[in-house]
Amino acid sequence: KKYIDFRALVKSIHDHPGYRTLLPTRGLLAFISTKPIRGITRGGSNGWKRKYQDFEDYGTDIVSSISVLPKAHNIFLVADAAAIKEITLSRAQFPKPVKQYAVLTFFGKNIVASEGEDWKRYRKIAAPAFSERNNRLVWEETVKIMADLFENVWGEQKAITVDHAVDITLPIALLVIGVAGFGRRMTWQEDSKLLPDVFVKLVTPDWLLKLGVTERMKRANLAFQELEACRYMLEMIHARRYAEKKEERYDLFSGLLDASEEESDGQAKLTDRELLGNIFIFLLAGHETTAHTLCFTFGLLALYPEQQEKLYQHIKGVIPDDRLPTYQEMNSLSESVAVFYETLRLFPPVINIPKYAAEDATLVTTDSSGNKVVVPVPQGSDVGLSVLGLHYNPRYWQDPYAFKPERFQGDWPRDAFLPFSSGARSCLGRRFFETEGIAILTMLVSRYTVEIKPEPEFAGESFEERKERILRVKRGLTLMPVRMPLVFKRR
Ligand code: HEM
Repeated sequence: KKYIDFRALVKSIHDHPGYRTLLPTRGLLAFISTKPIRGITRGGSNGWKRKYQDFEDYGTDIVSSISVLPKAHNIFLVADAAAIKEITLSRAQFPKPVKQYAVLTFFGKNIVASEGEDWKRYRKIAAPAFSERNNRLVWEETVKIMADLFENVWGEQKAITVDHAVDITLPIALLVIGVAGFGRRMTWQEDSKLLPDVFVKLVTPDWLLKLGVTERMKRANLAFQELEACRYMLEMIHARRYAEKKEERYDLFSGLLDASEEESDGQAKLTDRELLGNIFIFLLAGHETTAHTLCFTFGLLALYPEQQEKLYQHIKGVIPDDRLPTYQEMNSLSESVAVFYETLRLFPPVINIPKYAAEDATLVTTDSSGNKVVVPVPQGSDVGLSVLGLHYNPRYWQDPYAFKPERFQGDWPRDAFLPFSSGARSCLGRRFFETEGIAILTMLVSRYTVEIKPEPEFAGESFEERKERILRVKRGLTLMPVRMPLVFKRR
């Protein structure tokens, strides 16, 4: 029976090239081996290592992966820019498989983990919160946070050495989302005192990683922390909603509350639980992705001092004196944007974006000889937008493994750049991140150089070895650096 189902599935996709394995690509069985074993498994957590390799091997930018157990199943992996555009523009035809996001819903339903009417309502309420006024707030508060770091934390020190740069980037991102996301201004000295400890702990990647593996068990253990954080957030909602004097506020939380209070048909647009779910998801989405991207950026600049110098000279060209950069100057800081985009191309926090075919469809790609290939996508097929495959696809990016921020100056293949997804379900916080990131990078690089921390045990390594060590990644909810030992030296 299994064999017949498998043959039928192969036939239904016209035997489109790709993996044919006994074991599935998701779930525990997928992790029996990290490497592919012909006919048995595609290899769990193999995506980072293979990048564009599967597409290269099978000679097509859409690869199928059919497995037999526990039941015949197919997933299409897509690294073709035009096909990805088609998929992300057809939200109804290729929706999100929300089941895969269940882990993100325990605080309440939210914009990231929903589809259909619920998602439409969340997006309509959430989108206005990411306003121009909010962006300006992000910029101004980020500049203050960085100035506070330099003056009151790093002070007179000539060099600041860290064993892992996330020890700096996670708190920066938390302080920014605290004030521009929740209207809670914190300083470096008091940082987590204003947010309860559990709340800070909740946004650490380890928690979600573990939760993902043994969901039910961890849920029970987390019940207490969840309650604490829930209580805290509900208090925040209550306090803000019933505050006597309503001030003008432009943080995301206030934006969400305002939009949600406009009643339609006598009903609040978001229940308290939905507010909670969405607030939590902003915190999660805005914290880890940002901190890890910043960390990779610093690591790359430390590895490529000539790129760092180029960035420094560009910043000095825009802001020649020691004053703080203004929001208006952000648009002139194109070199900072190029450095971030190149970092996000090489290390996209989300390496695969899942969709599925809600109805029978076809996708078009080309084979390695440039011939057009029409791929039948039967209803129910899983479709994975391979962000890594796309970002390392030599068809769009020359010398794809090299760090070359200059490729983002001038004309570049926009459809082949997917770190924030695209179409209706693209990242709402993209501008939030870019504003925050540019402010941080500009402030830091204009005052400090970033270098790799010298460690005697690695004294004899070659550049390639060092690069591999510094840029090692692990996968949690998003892609993260394993250990990035850096030194920030005052210029
Ligand atoms: C480097 C930074 C970031 C990256 C790479 C990133 C990436 C992404 C990606 C790939 C998605 C689509 C996920 C999917 O389809 O499953 C997404 C969605 C989303 N992101 Fe981000 N994100 C970043 C920063 C932020 C920030 C700072 C916020 C908020 C403060 C944010 C809020 C959101 C929201 C609300 C969605 C859901 C949009 C929807 O489904 O309608 N993101 N992000």
